[in-house]
Amino acid sequence: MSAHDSEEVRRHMDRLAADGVDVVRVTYPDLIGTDRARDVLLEELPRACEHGLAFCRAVYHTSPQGDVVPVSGGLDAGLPDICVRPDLDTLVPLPWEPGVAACLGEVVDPATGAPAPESPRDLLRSVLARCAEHGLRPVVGPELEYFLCEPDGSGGWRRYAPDPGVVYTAGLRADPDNHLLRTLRHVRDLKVGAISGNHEFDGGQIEINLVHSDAVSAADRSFRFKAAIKELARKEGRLATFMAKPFNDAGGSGFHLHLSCDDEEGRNTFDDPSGAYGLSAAARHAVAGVLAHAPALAALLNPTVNSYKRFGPDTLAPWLIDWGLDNRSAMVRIPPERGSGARLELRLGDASANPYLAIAATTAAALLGVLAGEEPPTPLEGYGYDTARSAVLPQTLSAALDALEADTALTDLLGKGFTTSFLSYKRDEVERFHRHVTDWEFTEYAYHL
Ligand SMILES: NC(=O)CC[C@H](N)C(=O)O
Repeated sequence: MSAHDSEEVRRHMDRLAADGVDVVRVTYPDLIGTDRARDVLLEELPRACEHGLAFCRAVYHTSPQGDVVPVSGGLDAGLPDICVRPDLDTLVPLPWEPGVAACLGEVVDPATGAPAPESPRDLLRSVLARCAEHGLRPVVGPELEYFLCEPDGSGGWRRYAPDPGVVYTAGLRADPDNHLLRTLRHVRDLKVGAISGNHEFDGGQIEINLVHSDAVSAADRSFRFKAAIKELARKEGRLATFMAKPFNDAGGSGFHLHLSCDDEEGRNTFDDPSGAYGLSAAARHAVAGVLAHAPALAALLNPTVNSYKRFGPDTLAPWLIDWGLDNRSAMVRIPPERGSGARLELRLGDASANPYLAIAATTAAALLGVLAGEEPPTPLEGYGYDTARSAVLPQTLSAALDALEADTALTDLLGKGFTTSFLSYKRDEVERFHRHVTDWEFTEYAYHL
């Protein structure tokens, strides 16, 4: 079962022991991108590598009730096991937890050892294999925003340092406790490719940029980054959230993805000084693919009922399905760099997306665009929220899930097993949301009706 032979495991163990590590945290992303994990004593690592770690095959939502949500082959099959195999090539000491090293886990079917259909890492690999068949090697640069919250003194959470006018600042004005400096140094030591960090548009909102790389590494690093940020905030008695739109009086948090494709020699295939807009045909076709599949992409890049509250005119989050040259109001922005930096920036995703699914879906849509060979419409100029010009993105998760189900070209690339599980989990979420009576309803109706 182990991808590592016993000698390799022994070598890793010797190195870990020499570094004072006695526990290995094996973490895997579930379908919705939550980090599920088990702490394994170092002496038990050979057994974990040989047999894998058993988890029950289900997706849990993270409400206070912590209910199990049915996914096909999960609850309906009596909650059988999935098996999680440590990937020792991803081992890294946890900078803030002496004696603990962390690695990622591969989710496999215990009977066959084959990737489980809801393993987001394998789903991404399978899309990348299809890209490789066409000579494309996606390069991805992730940007994640989050809100930091602190206890409000009455059991809830309020935004940390909610002062206005802090966008693009660093330092004590917006961060009286130096959270960002501390966090940046820790995530650097976690080796997730952090570059820089700053305060974002809203008080308490922070962005940390990660370096670009091949798509699996970009997804691994985004996933580990999110888990680290949440853990580090907990260490400070705070809550970091990657929820799309946590506050009514603030904007949302994006997960912008920069995408280009290298050829087999490592040259950026999106650059062409003689092409329209200085972009190659492949780049323009990729833009057309992302636009064509945008309603279905929303289901994976904006995967919660809350995600759709981030969209809107005048928000810096997109609202319409369009593209523009260095235009931040467009869903697809082409940054001004060309040459090796030629790329598209998809601004659709919000920070709640599972990075593996978001990157898999985006590269799949770009590949479909390259295969279809269509040109995008003329790019947007100026104000990007004019509904007379472009179609509006889905306005609810339910509409996006329907668009995903209808987009068979995309779901063929993502796989049937995954699509069925994802739709069933997410439709259950929509259903739970519709049944839930909110504070807004009480305020709106209870006094007058
Ligand atoms: N700096 C920015 O571009 C803001 C992005 C915005 N917060 C979003 O949700 O996408």
